[in-house]
Amino acid sequence: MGCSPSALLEHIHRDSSASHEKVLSNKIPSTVVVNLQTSTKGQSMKTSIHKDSNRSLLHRKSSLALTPEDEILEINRSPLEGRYGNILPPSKSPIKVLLVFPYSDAVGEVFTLAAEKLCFDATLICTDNEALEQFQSKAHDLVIIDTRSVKGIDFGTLCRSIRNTKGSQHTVIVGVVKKQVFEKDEKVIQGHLESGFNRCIAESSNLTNCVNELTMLKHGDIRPHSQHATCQALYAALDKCKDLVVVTDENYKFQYMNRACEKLLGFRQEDTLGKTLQEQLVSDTVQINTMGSSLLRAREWSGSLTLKKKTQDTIVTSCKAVPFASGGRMPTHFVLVFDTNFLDTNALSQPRGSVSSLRRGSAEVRSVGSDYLRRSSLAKLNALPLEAPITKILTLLDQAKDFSPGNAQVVQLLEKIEETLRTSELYTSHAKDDLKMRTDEPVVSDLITALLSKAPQPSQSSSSRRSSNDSAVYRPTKSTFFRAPSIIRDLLDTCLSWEFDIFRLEELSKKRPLQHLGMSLFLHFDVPNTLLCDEKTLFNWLTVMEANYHSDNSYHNSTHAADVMQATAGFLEKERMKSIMDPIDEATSLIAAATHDVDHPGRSSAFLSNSDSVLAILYNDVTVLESHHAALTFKLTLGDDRINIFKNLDREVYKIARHNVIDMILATEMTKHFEHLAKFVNVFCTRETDQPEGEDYFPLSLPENVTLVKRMMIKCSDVSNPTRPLRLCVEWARRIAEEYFQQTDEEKVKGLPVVMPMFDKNTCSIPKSQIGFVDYIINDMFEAWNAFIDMPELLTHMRQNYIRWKEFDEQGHTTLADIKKLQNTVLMSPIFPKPSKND
Ligand SMILES: Nc1ncnc2c1ncn2[C@@H]1O[C@@H]2COP(=O)(O)O[C@H]2[C@H]1O
Repeated sequence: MGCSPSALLEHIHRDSSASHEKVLSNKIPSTVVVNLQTSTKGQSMKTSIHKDSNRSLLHRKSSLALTPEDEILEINRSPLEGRYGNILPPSKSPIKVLLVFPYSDAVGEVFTLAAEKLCFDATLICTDNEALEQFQSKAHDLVIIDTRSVKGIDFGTLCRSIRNTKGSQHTVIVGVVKKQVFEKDEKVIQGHLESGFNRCIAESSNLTNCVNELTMLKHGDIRPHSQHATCQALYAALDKCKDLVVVTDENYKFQYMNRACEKLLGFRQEDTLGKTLQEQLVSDTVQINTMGSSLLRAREWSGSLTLKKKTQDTIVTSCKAVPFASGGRMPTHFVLVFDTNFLDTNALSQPRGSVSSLRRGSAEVRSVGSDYLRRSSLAKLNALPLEAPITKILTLLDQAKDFSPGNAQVVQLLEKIEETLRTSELYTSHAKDDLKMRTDEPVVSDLITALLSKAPQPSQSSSSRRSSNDSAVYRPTKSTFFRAPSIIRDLLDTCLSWEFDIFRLEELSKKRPLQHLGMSLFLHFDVPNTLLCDEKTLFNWLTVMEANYHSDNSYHNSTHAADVMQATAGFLEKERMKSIMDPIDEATSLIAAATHDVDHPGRSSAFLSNSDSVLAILYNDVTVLESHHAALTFKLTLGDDRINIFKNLDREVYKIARHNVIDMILATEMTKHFEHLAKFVNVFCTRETDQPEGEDYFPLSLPENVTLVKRMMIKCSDVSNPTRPLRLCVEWARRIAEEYFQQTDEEKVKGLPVVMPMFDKNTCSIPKSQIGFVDYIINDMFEAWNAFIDMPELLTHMRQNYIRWKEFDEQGHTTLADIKKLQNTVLMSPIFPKPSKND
């Protein structure tokens, strides 16, 4: 059975009282220290009884074996204070007590004296109006009302009035009754309780009696009330925080869910109480079992969990689960904190791997020194929401290693299995290896290899890998053939900057950015030498490729191709890339980037399939567009000697080049996004925490790993627009939205299924679409990529843009017209000022 938040609070309160007798310290070996410490309003009443330790052991009644703690007894009456000292009420302020006695007599006097003796802040009042006024201004912790006579004050009404005052639930109200009433009349006591009194005490004019009564009230009533108040403050904090927080009992039944959780998942707390995590929230059983095995061993667990929303949609989150034992050693509660894995803006200020380092949505954006960010990102990436079966298997193997620490052989075997599973082309390479082992017959080997390989596997040349200390600065290489106008040349001098203004190039080149930028980059990366190809052929090739982009597409035109090529060039300049990419890798990466969307119709593959297009029929609805881009690239290139940039290549090198280009273009297919990301993260981002500083732990040079890097590189280049400076980012978002809207319009006109109904020009919020795009696709991908390539500026722009999209959304700038208006006002300033005539 679940319980309500207040029931849970009661539970916590009961537990904290029950565990008062907690042994805390063993620092003073020869004394027994009994520490009676209260936390309520910080009243610290510490009574230290020092005894000879041998004597105290003699007095020990228990038959239990002695523990080291038996030697020193420091009994802390406030275990919560011990742990959460800062969140309890300020330690200096005394307990405020209101004494309401209509007549002055010995009983009222000794209560006042007793309160003073205990250093309470006492106020003595004789009328009910004054009492109420006092209470309303001071909100006392304790109110003692003389109820011995009905003549003096209407104590029932007074008590109810106090109870009607806001905040009085944390006040203890006590009625002083006549001794004989206390001893003989249950009904009077009952009536008092119904009026809102917490308890009654018998009149007494004995000072010790009164001191004892007040002391007991302090420990038994006031203190729990103030703990309760602190718990309420904690609930308020939980309800304000952005992480999703869930508390369950030891059977994973919900006990509490915070507002962020309710809001994101669409449940109300009441709907979930008493149901289990699996029933209500988490859909992946394997993960929940893994989590359970850690929690039951009282270990914290971090990992990814897929949460079900009320709408039955799912979202993937990273979760930190913490066991909590309210008594005894076994966990009684589990606290789950989910991060929906968006923005990691606090990464620098938080300890590595902490839940708070996974926080999203802070208003603060840091431009960061990369290393710490890279490392904390890696910690996060290990908990990425990547649910490939291989990820699960690797996690399970890790746990199996945990279970068999004493058995080196088992651990070694498990590590070998992990190593094998981490390779990207699982089936292909294993089959080949096995085959080599079992057969000497080349014909059988060829046959099986051909059958198992998805495409002809070229032999990889490794001879031409370069040293890694090349300059990252753009080296304008003089062309013997091509000379652009000076204004374009000036702009192209900045073409390796992440802030490069591609739209300015589009404008200056009269929509021929690919030709100009492509030529500059080919020269910078020495492509003519690599391909043994003259500049004229390269220039012709760029011209033809550019001509095969549809200039009337608002997004998928040659400016997008140039943009992707520019991003790829920026990545190729990074040290880590230089150390693994050979000249053919570089040249083919640039070629793939330039052609990756050639002849894009401005409609998605789904649209082409739905409309029975020639391309969808040709490619059987599978990877339609990307297959077309790759095929057309080669059809055009090989179809005319004047543009055949591969014509001088040796056949084997050509096969490598062709394989690279096709593989990279096909990797841009978004339906395989998580597969590519998972493979990349599995190989490059899973071992960081175990690895000694500075060691290169992944075998980068393995051809299959270089392939993973190249795929990730073109994918990141393809969708890099949210990580560009704001002005560029907004323009790309406008363009893609416009293209999506046109597709929706056409689908409606032609009566086709509407692939993205939300992209309706009349209703769509462009900022929201961008926020979602970053949340679900871009953020994790670029964190992983930055962890590898070390370009923190990508994340800085992404986070700044994200915050601006949120602002635009909140300010109601949602439609195409709104965005255009913003572009003509607040977003006017160019990234690079237009060069003046003197330049
Ligand atoms: N800023 C963006 N907002 C929404 N979708 C985008 C954005 N940038 C790229 N995309 C999508 O990501 C896809 C990547 O592959 P394509 O270029 O074929 O098509 C692209 C768009 O559909």
